Amino acid sequence: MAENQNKLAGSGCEVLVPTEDRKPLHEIERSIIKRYRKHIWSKFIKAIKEYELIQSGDRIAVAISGGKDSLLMAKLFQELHRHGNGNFELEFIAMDPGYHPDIKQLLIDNCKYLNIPIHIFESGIFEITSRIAEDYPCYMCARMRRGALYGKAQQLGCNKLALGHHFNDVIETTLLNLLCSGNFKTMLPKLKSQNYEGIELIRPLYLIEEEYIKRFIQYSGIWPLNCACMVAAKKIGSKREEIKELIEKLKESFINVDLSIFRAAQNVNMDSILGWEKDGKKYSFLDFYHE
Ligand SMILES: Nc1ncnc2c1ncn2[C@@H]1O[C@H](COP(=O)(O)OP(=O)(O)OP(=O)(O)O)[C@@H](O)[C@H]1O
Repeated sequence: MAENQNKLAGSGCEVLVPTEDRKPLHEIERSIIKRYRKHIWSKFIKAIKEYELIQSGDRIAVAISGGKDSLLMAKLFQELHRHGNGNFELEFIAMDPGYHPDIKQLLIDNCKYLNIPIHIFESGIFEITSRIAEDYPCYMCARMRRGALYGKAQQLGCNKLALGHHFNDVIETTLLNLLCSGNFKTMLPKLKSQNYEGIELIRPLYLIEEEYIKRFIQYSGIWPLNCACMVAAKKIGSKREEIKELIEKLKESFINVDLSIFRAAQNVNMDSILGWEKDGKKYSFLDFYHE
């Protein structure tokens, strides 16, 4: 199994392997609210409250790629439904972009074991991106994937689409934009879709550090899908991976540097910036200088 997994992962991907035998489901579920209460469960609840991610009557499509983040997200939602105020409904959706059959089977088996009732639907995205976007497959794939997920959520009558982006994704995006695109833009905990009316995207793992997601998965003994990309994984070195390494290096010299990057997006001082963009319109500090 381990050898097979490694063959299927792209060479640029970090491969997460469990360190323990697969635990019974009830132990995995219990660990979320006991063993990982502080670093996972409480952070999940905090993000939901702080950013008002769930309202009574919501019908939430939880997007499952089969990777570590979205598997945890599914279990967190189920636990919340069970232990908290269950005044919302859940649908679990998994888009098959053209996975290798072994990868797809792993996704199905994991969800079955974890009691996550998924709707799998085909999109053919790998084939399309490799044919029409040979030079920029990741950009194209990400856009098409988002569209496919919104479409499915809408079809199932959902008003929210939950994605498994976590704290490290957020700070890496902030730094990636700053260092590579020359702008200051972070990933938000929720946003309204421009193209799919009535659907909001939510990111309930926003405050959870990746390190604890890895620990949870390793403890559970689940083999997540690591890198199921069949198009770009072996061709493109990821800038995001470099940023991840850079943050790790910075941590050696700057205490809480990850938190500082996160907080920078909460503490933007509008009196000390040169220019900004709002609703597609650009502004300069000079526009307001003589007011
Ligand atoms: N094929 C898919 N089907 C359903 N949801 C998906 C799919 N691919 C990605 N997603 C959703 O988008 C989120 C971000 O995707 P990305 O590829 O960046 O994943 P990731 O950071 O590797 O997370 P994960 O560990 O969940 O795969 C995922 O956590 C999941 O919620």
